[in-house]
Amino acid sequence: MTDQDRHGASAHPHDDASAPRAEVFRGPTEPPEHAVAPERHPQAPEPGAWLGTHYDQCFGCGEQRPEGLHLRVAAGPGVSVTAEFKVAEAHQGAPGLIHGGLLSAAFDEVMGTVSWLLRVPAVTGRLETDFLKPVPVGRIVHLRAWCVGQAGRKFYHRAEARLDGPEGLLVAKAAALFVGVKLEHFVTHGRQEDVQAVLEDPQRYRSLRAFDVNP
Ligand SMILES: CCCCCCCCCCCCCCCC(=O)SCCNC(=O)CCNC(=O)[C@H](O)C(C)(C)COP(=O)(O)OP(=O)(O)OC[C@H]1O[C@@H](n2cnc3c(N)ncnc32)[C@H](O)[C@@H]1OP(=O)(O)O
Repeated sequence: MTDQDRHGASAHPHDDASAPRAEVFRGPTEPPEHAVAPERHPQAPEPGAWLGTHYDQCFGCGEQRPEGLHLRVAAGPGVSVTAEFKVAEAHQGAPGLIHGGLLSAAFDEVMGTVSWLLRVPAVTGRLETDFLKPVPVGRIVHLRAWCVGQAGRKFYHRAEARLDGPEGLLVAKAAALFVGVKLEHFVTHGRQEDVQAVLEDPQRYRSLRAFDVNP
């Protein structure tokens, strides 16, 4: 099966057959056949434990971002996590409805937090979201994310969003490919004043310690 087959790119009526698809779509979010089952790190927090924020300025989980999502993520069984957030005024796209990009951001954050159970720092390479139902302001969005496979540095994640709780209406689902990186990724690419502020503050340094790595 080619990448083109997997994405169904050739089936799209507006598709440009001469476009360099391989450059646009670098790979699917389906684990390849040689992928292995992800392994929960032996020192991963117990199921039910709150994972805390990895950075107080993070839009997804940071406590210092008034307009952020303030996601509180808990470890789940296996290589999974759960989280909730309340859709706020600042999260609107259409009147009274969440902006789709912010729902994708919530998926990004919660799937990113799966890395804490694997103990591998990883960044999003590809993120796909299916928006199934509109999500009104004021409602609680319950998220669940889990890892379905690993192939070398590549981690294949899935996530779903439900209204009001784990058994609520399924409103969106997501698939993502995360790529494991060294901590130097953040130290090298981040704006230096922010990187230094983290490195110099023991409280904000805790996400680095969680990975047991000296940057
Ligand atoms: C002071 C410090 C504090 C730090 C404290 C730590 C805090 C920890 C914070 C976590 C934060 C979480 C927050 C939420 C998660 C984000 O939002 S992360 C932010 C959004 N993502 C990014 O910014 C990533 C930007 N992209 C990149 O940096 C690079 O493209 C990547 C993803 C690291 C890959 O680059 P690379 O390392 O050079 O690796 P590369 O060889 O290109 O790719 C590796 C493999 O992945 C595949 N791949 C890469 N990209 C793609 C793609 N888009 N589609 C398909 N396949 C792909 C490649 O084909 C390749 O496959 P193989 O050839 O091995 O089969």
